[in-house]
Amino acid sequence: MPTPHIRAERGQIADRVIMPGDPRRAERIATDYLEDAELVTDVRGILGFTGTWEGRRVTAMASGMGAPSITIYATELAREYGVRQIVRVGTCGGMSTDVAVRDVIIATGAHTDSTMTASRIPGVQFSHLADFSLARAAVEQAERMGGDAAIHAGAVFTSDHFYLDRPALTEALTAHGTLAVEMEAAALYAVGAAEKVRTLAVVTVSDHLVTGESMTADERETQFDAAARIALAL
Ligand SMILES: O=P(O)(O)O[C@H]1O[C@H](CO)[C@@H](O)[C@H]1O
Ligand SMILES: O=c1cc[nH]c(=O)[nH]1
Repeated sequence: MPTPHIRAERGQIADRVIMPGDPRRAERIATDYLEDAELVTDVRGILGFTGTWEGRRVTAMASGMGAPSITIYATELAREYGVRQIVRVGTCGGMSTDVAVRDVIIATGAHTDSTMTASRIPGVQFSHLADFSLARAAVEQAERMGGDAAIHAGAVFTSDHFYLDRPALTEALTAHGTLAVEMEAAALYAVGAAEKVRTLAVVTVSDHLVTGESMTADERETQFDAAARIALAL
């Protein structure tokens, strides 16, 4: 097995990867969108499938939840499998009242309370940025697609916490333009910078910290069509 966490042989993973947090969403992307999808890894239940989308080879593989988990998978994909592009397709909690449940956010940057980047470059407040050409292409693709989902481009907050109520932090971050909270984008962007991989997160708002609006667990698994179609087109 080439890595401790990925069972695929070299060559079984495409050079571009669509990466949801949830393994069942990876499976759904493979089933609903990819042609000739083949399961290439299932270590620890983190499923990865390789197939084609509109004639181009692509792998849909889960990241698990949180900065450490996506850092492991993204690093191994870059170093051991030659992956050059990773697009996270995730869910997030709306923070700004400019966004609503079911909206899609193209995360051009990610603030974080995770210490993972701080320990890469001690003493520096690193800027976690999406690859510019990918972000631009994602916005253009969203404009071409049209459709019902409102699309936003801007900063998200990558948190180590799912269950920690911090209304003052939410208020301060939204006052500084932050749209939503999720748990992986900043770590993915740090791997992108370190490993010279193009990275982007396209996240669907599944619940809202301020309005209290929320999707059901089933909707969280299924309501990501716009984000998936944007990511697959890149
Ligand atoms: O739906 P995914 O992609 O897992 O993303 C969000 O959902 C998880 C928390 O429920 C975290 O991973 C967060 O980033
Ligand atoms: O990380 C996440 C994802 C969805 N909703 C949240 O509040 N946080």
